[in-house]
Amino acid sequence: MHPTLTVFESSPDRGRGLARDMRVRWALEEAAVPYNVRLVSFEAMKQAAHLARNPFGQIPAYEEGDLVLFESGAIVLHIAQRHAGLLPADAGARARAIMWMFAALNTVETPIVEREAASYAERGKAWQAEHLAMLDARVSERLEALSRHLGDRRWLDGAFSAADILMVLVLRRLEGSGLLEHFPALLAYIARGEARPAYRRAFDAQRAVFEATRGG
Ligand SMILES: N[C@@H](CCC(=O)N[C@@H](CSCc1ccc([N+](=O)[O-])cc1)C(=O)NCC(=O)O)C(=O)O
Repeated sequence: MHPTLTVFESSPDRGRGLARDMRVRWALEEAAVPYNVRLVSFEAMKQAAHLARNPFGQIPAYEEGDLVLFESGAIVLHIAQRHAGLLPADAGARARAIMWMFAALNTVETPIVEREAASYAERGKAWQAEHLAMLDARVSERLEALSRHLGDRRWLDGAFSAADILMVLVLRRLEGSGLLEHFPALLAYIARGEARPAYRRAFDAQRAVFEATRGG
Protein backbone atom coordinates (compact mmCIF):
# COMPACT_ATOMS: atom_id res chain seq x y z
CA MET A 1 0.00 0.00 0.00
CA HIS A 2 1.64 3.24 -1.11
CA PRO A 3 1.54 6.31 1.12
CA THR A 4 -0.76 9.19 0.15
CA LEU A 5 0.36 12.80 0.03
CA THR A 6 -2.31 15.52 0.15
CA VAL A 7 -1.40 18.61 -1.89
CA PHE A 8 -2.96 21.76 -3.34
CA GLU A 9 -5.41 21.11 -6.15
CA SER A 10 -4.34 24.50 -7.51
CA SER A 11 -1.14 25.75 -5.91
CA PRO A 12 -0.60 29.51 -5.59
CA ASP A 13 3.02 28.86 -6.54
CA ARG A 14 1.74 28.14 -10.07
CA GLY A 15 3.90 25.05 -10.53
CA ARG A 16 7.18 26.59 -9.32
CA GLY A 17 7.68 23.89 -6.66
CA LEU A 18 7.66 26.35 -3.76
CA ALA A 19 4.73 24.86 -1.83
CA ARG A 20 5.77 22.55 1.00
CA ASP A 21 4.60 19.32 -0.57
CA MET A 22 7.72 19.60 -2.77
CA ARG A 23 9.90 18.67 0.23
CA VAL A 24 7.98 15.44 0.79
CA ARG A 25 7.86 14.60 -2.91
CA TRP A 26 11.66 15.03 -3.15
CA ALA A 27 12.28 12.88 -0.06
CA LEU A 28 9.99 10.13 -1.39
CA GLU A 29 11.75 10.22 -4.76
CA GLU A 30 15.21 10.05 -3.13
CA ALA A 31 13.99 7.03 -1.14
CA ALA A 32 12.41 5.52 -4.31
CA VAL A 33 9.04 5.25 -2.54
CA PRO A 34 6.05 5.35 -4.90
CA TYR A 35 3.20 7.47 -3.52
CA ASN A 36 -0.39 8.44 -4.27
CA VAL A 37 -1.53 12.05 -4.36
CA ARG A 38 -4.78 13.54 -3.10
CA LEU A 39 -5.64 17.00 -4.45
CA VAL A 40 -7.57 19.35 -2.17
CA SER A 41 -9.17 22.68 -2.99
CA PHE A 42 -8.73 25.68 -0.70
CA GLU A 43 -12.28 25.09 0.55
CA ALA A 44 -11.77 21.37 1.17
CA MET A 45 -8.62 22.14 3.20
CA LYS A 46 -10.79 23.80 5.84
CA GLN A 47 -13.37 21.05 6.07
CA ALA A 48 -13.55 18.16 8.55
CA ALA A 49 -12.11 15.45 6.33
CA HIS A 50 -8.87 17.39 5.80
CA LEU A 51 -8.74 18.91 9.29
CA ALA A 52 -8.56 15.33 10.51
CA ARG A 53 -5.32 15.02 8.51
CA ASN A 54 -3.96 18.47 9.39
CA PRO A 55 -5.68 20.40 12.23
CA PHE A 56 -4.30 23.65 10.78
CA GLY A 57 -6.15 23.10 7.51
CA GLN A 58 -2.95 23.20 5.46
CA ILE A 59 -1.00 21.02 3.05
CA PRO A 60 0.93 18.77 3.01
CA ALA A 61 -0.56 15.88 4.91
CA TYR A 62 0.83 12.34 4.67
CA GLU A 63 -0.91 9.02 5.24
CA GLU A 64 0.91 5.70 5.49
CA GLY A 65 -1.41 2.89 6.55
CA ASP A 66 -3.12 4.15 9.70
CA LEU A 67 -0.39 6.73 10.37
CA VAL A 68 -1.45 10.29 9.52
CA LEU A 69 1.18 13.05 9.64
CA PHE A 70 1.29 16.76 8.94
CA GLU A 71 4.22 19.24 9.15
CA SER A 72 6.48 18.84 6.12
CA GLY A 73 9.69 18.69 8.17
CA ALA A 74 8.31 15.90 10.35
CA ILE A 75 7.11 13.98 7.30
CA VAL A 76 10.55 14.27 5.68
CA LEU A 77 12.19 13.09 8.91
CA HIS A 78 9.79 10.14 9.11
CA ILE A 79 10.63 9.12 5.53
CA ALA A 80 14.35 9.58 6.22
CA GLN A 81 14.16 7.39 9.34
CA ARG A 82 12.38 4.60 7.47
CA HIS A 83 14.35 4.52 4.25
CA ALA A 84 18.07 4.52 3.49
CA GLY A 85 19.84 7.39 1.79
CA LEU A 86 18.48 10.42 3.62
CA LEU A 87 20.17 10.26 7.03
CA PRO A 88 23.67 8.97 7.87
CA ALA A 89 24.01 5.68 9.75
CA ASP A 90 26.62 7.13 12.10
CA ALA A 91 24.90 8.47 15.24
CA GLY A 92 26.85 11.74 15.38
CA ALA A 93 26.46 12.48 11.69
CA ARG A 94 22.73 11.65 11.96
CA ALA A 95 22.35 14.07 14.88
CA ARG A 96 24.08 16.80 12.88
CA ALA A 97 21.86 16.15 9.85
CA ILE A 98 18.76 16.52 12.05
CA MET A 99 20.30 19.66 13.56
CA TRP A 100 20.56 21.10 10.04
CA MET A 101 16.92 20.16 9.35
CA PHE A 102 15.91 22.34 12.29
CA ALA A 103 18.29 25.08 11.18
CA ALA A 104 16.68 25.11 7.73
CA LEU A 105 13.13 25.42 9.08
CA ASN A 106 13.80 27.65 12.10
CA THR A 107 16.91 29.74 11.64
CA VAL A 108 16.93 30.17 7.86
CA GLU A 109 13.29 29.86 6.77
CA THR A 110 11.75 32.07 9.48
CA PRO A 111 13.24 35.39 8.33
CA ILE A 112 12.60 34.43 4.71
CA VAL A 113 8.88 33.85 5.38
CA GLU A 114 8.70 37.05 7.48
CA ARG A 115 10.22 38.99 4.60
CA GLU A 116 7.86 37.44 2.08
CA ALA A 117 4.82 38.18 4.28
CA ALA A 118 5.88 41.80 4.74
CA SER A 119 6.40 42.27 1.02
CA TYR A 120 2.75 41.24 0.45
CA ALA A 121 0.94 42.40 3.57
CA GLU A 122 2.57 45.82 3.92
CA ARG A 123 2.29 46.91 0.31
CA GLY A 124 1.52 50.63 0.25
CA LYS A 125 2.30 51.15 3.94
CA ALA A 126 4.55 54.07 4.77
CA TRP A 127 6.92 51.88 6.71
CA GLN A 128 7.19 49.00 4.23
CA ALA A 129 10.45 50.11 2.59
CA GLU A 130 12.20 50.56 5.94
CA HIS A 131 10.81 47.27 7.28
CA LEU A 132 11.78 45.36 4.12
CA ALA A 133 15.30 46.79 4.30
CA MET A 134 15.56 45.47 7.85
CA LEU A 135 14.19 42.07 6.84
CA ASP A 136 16.53 41.89 3.83
CA ALA A 137 19.45 42.55 6.16
CA ARG A 138 18.30 39.80 8.55
CA VAL A 139 17.89 37.30 5.72
CA SER A 140 21.28 38.28 4.30
CA GLU A 141 22.91 37.65 7.68
CA ARG A 142 21.58 34.09 7.56
CA LEU A 143 22.69 33.65 3.94
CA GLU A 144 26.17 34.94 4.80
CA ALA A 145 26.52 32.50 7.70
CA LEU A 146 25.22 29.59 5.63
CA SER A 147 27.49 30.47 2.70
CA ARG A 148 30.46 30.64 5.06
CA HIS A 149 29.56 27.23 6.53
CA LEU A 150 29.15 25.65 3.10
CA GLY A 151 32.50 26.98 1.84
CA ASP A 152 33.51 24.38 -0.74
CA ARG A 153 31.29 21.62 0.74
CA ARG A 154 28.90 19.97 -1.68
CA TRP A 155 26.25 19.42 1.02
CA LEU A 156 25.61 20.76 4.50
CA ASP A 157 27.46 18.06 6.43
CA GLY A 158 29.15 15.22 4.54
CA ALA A 159 26.81 13.20 2.33
CA PHE A 160 23.55 14.54 0.89
CA SER A 161 20.79 14.23 3.47
CA ALA A 162 17.19 15.21 4.29
CA ALA A 163 18.63 18.46 5.64
CA ASP A 164 19.74 19.43 2.15
CA ILE A 165 16.23 18.78 0.81
CA LEU A 166 14.83 21.26 3.32
CA MET A 167 17.62 23.83 2.98
CA VAL A 168 17.66 23.89 -0.83
CA LEU A 169 13.88 24.36 -0.95
CA VAL A 170 13.92 27.02 1.77
CA LEU A 171 16.54 28.94 -0.22
CA ARG A 172 14.51 28.59 -3.44
CA ARG A 173 11.83 30.73 -1.78
CA LEU A 174 14.24 33.63 -2.30
CA GLU A 175 14.29 33.28 -6.07
CA GLY A 176 13.52 36.66 -7.57
CA SER A 177 14.36 38.54 -4.36
CA GLY A 178 17.82 39.55 -5.60
CA LEU A 179 19.35 38.40 -2.31
CA LEU A 180 20.75 35.04 -3.44
CA GLU A 181 22.81 36.63 -6.20
CA HIS A 182 25.20 38.00 -3.58
CA PHE A 183 26.07 34.43 -2.54
CA PRO A 184 27.41 32.37 -5.47
CA ALA A 185 28.12 29.42 -3.16
CA LEU A 186 24.40 29.25 -2.31
CA LEU A 187 23.35 29.54 -5.95
CA ALA A 188 25.71 26.62 -6.76
CA TYR A 189 24.34 24.64 -3.78
CA ILE A 190 20.75 25.11 -4.99
CA ALA A 191 21.78 24.11 -8.53
CA ARG A 192 23.40 20.91 -7.18
CA GLY A 193 20.13 20.03 -5.46
CA GLU A 194 18.05 20.83 -8.55
CA ALA A 195 20.36 18.65 -10.68
CA ARG A 196 19.51 15.52 -8.71
CA PRO A 197 17.27 13.12 -10.67
CA ALA A 198 14.98 12.71 -7.62
CA TYR A 199 14.52 16.50 -7.46
CA ARG A 200 13.63 16.59 -11.14
CA ARG A 201 11.06 13.81 -10.76
CA ALA A 202 9.50 15.56 -7.75
CA PHE A 203 9.45 18.92 -9.51
CA ASP A 204 7.95 17.47 -12.67
CA ALA A 205 5.23 15.69 -10.67
CA GLN A 206 4.08 18.86 -8.88
CA ARG A 207 4.37 20.80 -12.15
CA ALA A 208 2.08 18.26 -13.85
CA VAL A 209 -0.63 19.00 -11.26
CA PHE A 210 -0.41 22.70 -12.09
CA GLU A 211 -0.45 22.07 -15.84
CA ALA A 212 -3.47 19.78 -15.53
CA THR A 213 -5.50 22.24 -13.45
CA ARG A 214 -4.37 25.21 -15.58
CA GLY A 215 -5.88 23.46 -18.54
CA GLY A 216 -9.08 22.93 -16.51
N1 LIG B 1 4.70 24.27 8.88
C1 LIG B 1 3.80 23.69 7.90
C2 LIG B 1 3.30 24.78 7.01
C3 LIG B 1 2.45 24.27 5.89
C4 LIG B 1 2.05 25.41 4.96
O1 LIG B 1 2.52 26.54 5.08
N2 LIG B 1 1.16 25.08 4.01
C5 LIG B 1 0.70 26.09 3.08
C6 LIG B 1 1.17 25.76 1.67
S1 LIG B 1 2.92 25.58 1.56
C7 LIG B 1 3.38 27.33 1.80
C8 LIG B 1 3.48 28.08 0.51
C9 LIG B 1 2.33 28.63 -0.09
C10 LIG B 1 2.45 29.31 -1.30
C11 LIG B 1 3.70 29.43 -1.90
N3 LIG B 1 3.78 30.14 -3.16
O2 LIG B 1 4.93 30.31 -3.65
O3 LIG B 1 2.75 30.57 -3.69
C12 LIG B 1 4.81 28.90 -1.30
C13 LIG B 1 4.70 28.21 -0.10
C14 LIG B 1 -0.82 26.06 3.07
O4 LIG B 1 -1.44 25.02 3.21
N4 LIG B 1 -1.37 27.27 2.88
C15 LIG B 1 -2.81 27.40 2.75
C16 LIG B 1 -3.45 27.82 4.04
O5 LIG B 1 -2.70 28.02 5.02
O6 LIG B 1 -4.69 27.96 4.06
C17 LIG B 1 4.56 22.61 7.09
O7 LIG B 1 5.78 22.77 6.94
O8 LIG B 1 3.94 21.62 6.65
